[in-house]
Amino acid sequence: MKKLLSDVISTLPSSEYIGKEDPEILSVEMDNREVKPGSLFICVRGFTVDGHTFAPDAVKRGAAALVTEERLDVNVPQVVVKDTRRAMAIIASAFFDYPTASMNLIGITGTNGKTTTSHLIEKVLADAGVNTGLIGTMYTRFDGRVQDVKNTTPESLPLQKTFYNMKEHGVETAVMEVSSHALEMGRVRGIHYDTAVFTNLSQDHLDYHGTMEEYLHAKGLLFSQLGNGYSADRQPLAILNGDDEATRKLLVMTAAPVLTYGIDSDADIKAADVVYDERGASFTVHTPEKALPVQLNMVGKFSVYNALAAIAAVRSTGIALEQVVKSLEEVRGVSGRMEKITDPHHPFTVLVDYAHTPDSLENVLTAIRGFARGKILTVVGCGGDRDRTKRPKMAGIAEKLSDYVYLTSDNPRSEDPVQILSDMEKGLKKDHYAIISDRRKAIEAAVREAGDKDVILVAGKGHETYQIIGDKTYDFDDRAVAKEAVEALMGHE
Ligand SMILES: CC(=O)N[C@H]1[C@@H](OP(=O)(O)OP(=O)(O)OC[C@H]2O[C@@H](n3ccc(=O)[nH]c3=O)[C@H](O)[C@@H]2O)O[C@H](CO)[C@@H](O)[C@@H]1O[C@H](C)C(=O)N[C@@H](C)C(=O)N[C@H](CCC(=O)O)C(=O)O
Ligand SMILES: Nc1ncnc2c1ncn2[C@@H]1O[C@H](COP(=O)(O)OP(=O)(O)OP(=O)(O)O)[C@@H](O)[C@H]1O
Ligand SMILES: N[C@H](CCC[C@H](N)C(=O)O)C(=O)O
Ligand SMILES: [Mg+2]
Repeated sequence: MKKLLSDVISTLPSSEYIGKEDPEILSVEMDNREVKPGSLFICVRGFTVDGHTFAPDAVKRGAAALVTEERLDVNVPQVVVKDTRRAMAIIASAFFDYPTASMNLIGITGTNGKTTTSHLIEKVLADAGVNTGLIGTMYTRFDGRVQDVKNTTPESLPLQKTFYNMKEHGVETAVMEVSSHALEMGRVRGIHYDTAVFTNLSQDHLDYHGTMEEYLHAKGLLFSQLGNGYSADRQPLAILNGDDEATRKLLVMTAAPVLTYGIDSDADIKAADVVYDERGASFTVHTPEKALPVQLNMVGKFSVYNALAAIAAVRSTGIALEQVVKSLEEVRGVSGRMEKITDPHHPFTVLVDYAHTPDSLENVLTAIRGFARGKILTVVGCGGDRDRTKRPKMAGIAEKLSDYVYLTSDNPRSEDPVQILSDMEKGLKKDHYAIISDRRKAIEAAVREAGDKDVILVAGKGHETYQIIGDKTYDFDDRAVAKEAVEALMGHE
């Protein structure tokens, strides 16, 4: 890839150019350690360090030019802008040839259900023969390639590079999770979404957004920006959850046509006669054209919402509803979401789930309550360096909907695990709980104490294969740990 600096920055709304030459740019980098001769190095003032301090090293490594927020004393051209992180989104899009301008793109936002819904959409599209790309919490996936990700919604630079690579591999439609952090920080600036999906809004990330209003505002950016810069032949579509209160506010934020889905409200795509059982949910899906029976193999009301959102999201592709329903019925679940660790021959059931918000915990436990024939034992913790106010709420919900609770550590990160557990404990009223900070020991205790027909829910870390304690990341997988605990117990009997 080779571009002139003037071309890469041509769409920046305002910038000051310091220098006389117009160097060739061979790569764009935000980390000095990645800089090679010919790189454009963007100095980002981060939450932990200031990228400007790495500018001299970047120049030493051969940077052809810098993007900065202040004039630096260096001997390469500088582009000075107000906000380098936001400028980076525009620069990255230009450097990678505006990949989303010619790609069908579905963005999903909301507190819970983004990963699940994006996987459902990916499955429906792939079954229909559409070359599909996926970007989200677990990985980036296209053309049989799976790449690790650092964020649910990557920073603009890696994100635009991924879109570029997707285009190179013939991806026609990409489906991606769009986090509130990404919307607020401008990671998705300059991206053309064709379809924007809203799952739901409940408490999370108040450490970052401050209030629920600000959190909703961040999510709303996906809808208020939807359709910006479109031509008449590319009609955007907003897909909103008719049962969620926040939808009323999103409706007035978007200029795009709206399609709603719901169970309780009078939505465009509606599930009626829903029956829940241990295996999943059956219902009739009503669309403006036809109605069809659905037998979903994922449990709980929340799974019906995710399926409806997926049905609505693929509607504009013209795939027949029968085919969409067939694909959805084949899905047995998404990794780390209500994943069953035990077999039918085990006396009790262990489920690993990614519920890490009050609402998701309430949803999964309500679903389990619906089919559990014995007691419910919940093992749960809360992440450090994240919204502290959700801690007592999650503990209270676990207590209300379980028979016994093991409060344990999630990813404590830089926080004291004991303090996190004490924050959680404040939400408990009864004494049906134990505090076992060591997550492995907590899972083992639950497995040891489970009786016949009981259900153990291990919540919060789902697909994660690590635990972050302090600044160290250790191998840890709830599913493997639970399996080992069950096998050890069964071996002793
Ligand atoms: C709070 C937050 O969002 N932080 C994000 C931010 O990191 P940061 O600003 O702290 O980065 P920094 O370490 O200060 O570095 C600043 C600059 O210096 C550069 N640098 C740094 C060190 C060095 O030696 N050389 C160097 O050049 C860095 O490359 C960077 O350009 O920018 C990074 C690069 O884009 C992100 O990866 C990082 O996400 C962190 C990992 C994170 O945990 N974010 C969470 C809160 C988040 O965004 N979550 C949402 C999902 C939430 C949900 O929906 O549940 C997500 O989309 O992932
Ligand atoms: N539609 C939904 N409504 C409420 N809870 C849900 C919904 N779908 C899934 N959940 C619950 O939330 C958890 C997380 O689901 P999922 O990973 O799909 O959400 P996400 O929005 O991608 O989360 P993250 O913000 O961490 O990426 C699941 O393990 C399940 O407990
Ligand atoms: N996307 C979420 C994931 C939380 C998962 C939980 N295990 C934790 O570490 O808090 C976040 O970054 O807040
Ligand atoms: Mg996700």
